[in-house]
Amino acid sequence: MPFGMLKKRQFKHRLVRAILVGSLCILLGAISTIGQTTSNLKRTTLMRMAHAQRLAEGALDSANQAATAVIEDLGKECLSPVLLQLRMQVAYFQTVRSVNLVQGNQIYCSSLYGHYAEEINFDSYTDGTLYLVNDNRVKKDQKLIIYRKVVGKDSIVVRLYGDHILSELSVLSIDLPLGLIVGQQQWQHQQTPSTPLISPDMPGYMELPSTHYPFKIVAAISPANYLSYIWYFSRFSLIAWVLLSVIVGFAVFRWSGRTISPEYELRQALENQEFIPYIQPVVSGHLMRETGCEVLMRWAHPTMGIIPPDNFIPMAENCNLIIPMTQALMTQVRKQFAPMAQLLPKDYHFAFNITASHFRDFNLVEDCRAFINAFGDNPIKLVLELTERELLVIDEVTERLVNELHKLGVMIAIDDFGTGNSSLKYLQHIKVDALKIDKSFISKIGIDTHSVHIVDNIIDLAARLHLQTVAEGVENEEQASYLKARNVTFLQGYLYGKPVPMEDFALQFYD
Ligand SMILES: Nc1nc2c(ncn2[C@@H]2O[C@@H]3COP(=O)(O)O[C@H]4[C@@H](O)[C@H](n5cnc6c(=O)[nH]c(N)nc65)O[C@@H]4COP(=O)(O)O[C@H]3[C@H]2O)c(=O)[nH]1
Repeated sequence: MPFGMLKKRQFKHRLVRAILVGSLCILLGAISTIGQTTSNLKRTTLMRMAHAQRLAEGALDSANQAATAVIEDLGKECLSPVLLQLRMQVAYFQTVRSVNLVQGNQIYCSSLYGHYAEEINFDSYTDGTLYLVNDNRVKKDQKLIIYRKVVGKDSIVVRLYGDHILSELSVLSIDLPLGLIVGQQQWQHQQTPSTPLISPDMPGYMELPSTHYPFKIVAAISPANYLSYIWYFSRFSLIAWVLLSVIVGFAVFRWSGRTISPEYELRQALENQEFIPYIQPVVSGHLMRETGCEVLMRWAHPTMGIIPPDNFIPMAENCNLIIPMTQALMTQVRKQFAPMAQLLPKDYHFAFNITASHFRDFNLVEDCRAFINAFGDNPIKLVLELTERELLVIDEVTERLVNELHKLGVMIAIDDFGTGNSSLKYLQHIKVDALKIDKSFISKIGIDTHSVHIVDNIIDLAARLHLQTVAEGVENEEQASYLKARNVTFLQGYLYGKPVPMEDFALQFYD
């Protein structure tokens, strides 16, 4: 069934659409969650760096205060009052390990050793004021930050406990290591020789230089840091997005099922003019030549090819599209044949299938008028075949419409006579011009006497009511002779020609 195939195709489309929308939803969710989380990580890292910077500056401020407090003693002899001053600073500032007075490059007085001489190379000090020491003579592995306050040619050197700053750094380096850089030197918490130094060529490198001292705090957020941060903080919202996407995808699937219903397909097809006429010749039983034709609708589907009417007409009737579809068909036939009216045999007839509901629509009269008028000088006959799929409501409206049609000269035939329940009722109530004997009876001529009796009876009934007869489905000479012998008015069937596309059918009149 084509509608079955259509459904399959639609199912595929719906599935693809739902997957696309669902994926888009996941993508948007992932982008927004990941974007937010990564900017959070950057912001948090910057905040930690700023905190680390304040801590380091705080320690150096202490060193500066200690140095300032002993500035008066610089140049004085390293005796008890001076030493007392130096040692008071060490006692006062928790992070200060020693305070030393320096003349030129020489320490001459130290809070640690008293009067004492040590040469210092200040060239390795960053900006001449700051230096990091990893090992010192007094205690191995003890890290020191050395701060130098320059006073003319002399200076005060304050040594600070580096471990204090490093342990503060460790708290701030929980997920992401921070580094303290002074010149070329770098400290990180729990640094080993194999610990990679944080450098500007690392992905996600960030630095925060101090505005007061020559050091900076650095960090590098690697993709792995981002991933673990996202997993830690945003996994639930990512899962929520996935669930939401599934729901949205499902909703799209359901929704598009409604949009691409068979009715929607038919409407689209009508808009795209996919319903086209096929035409089958009808011959006169008396003259044995073509005196008319029946127009039969086909759906020229863009992917499935030509679809026969039984597969879509019932659906078209159910969703009230059959009327515009029939109008479109009549227009196409009119446009094809009216310009070549002179080529048509005299009194040539065109038969269209009309459903019961169409017999209540007065536009049908106008469509018929337009059709007949279009042929001008060589008038044709228009036959409307009342199909029996829908039940015709016989009331004042139908009767009036049928009268109007008759006034125009339109002939009315009952299609597939004898197969429906109401054929006889129609005969009783509306003025009918012809009966079409269904092919299911014709095919049994010479085979089944019961069916042949029915054929005889229909012919007899038509004769009594002065109605014309059309035998459809005539496939062989035996059937044709039988019908001709009983004066059936018209014969139609594969014996005389199959339905063919309208343009092909029209070609015969140019011969
Ligand atoms: N086996 C056999 N079949 C023959 C022979 N000669 C003609 N036929 C077929 O018999 C059907 C005759 O049309 P129908 O009884 O009006 O029956 C039509 C008609 O009820 C409906 N239909 C077709 N076009 C239209 C239309 O434009 N509007 C409406 N409402 N119904 C239509 O669809 C039905 C089927 O149409 P088709 O498939 O075109 O089938 C056509 C035709 O192709 C033959 O010798 N042997």
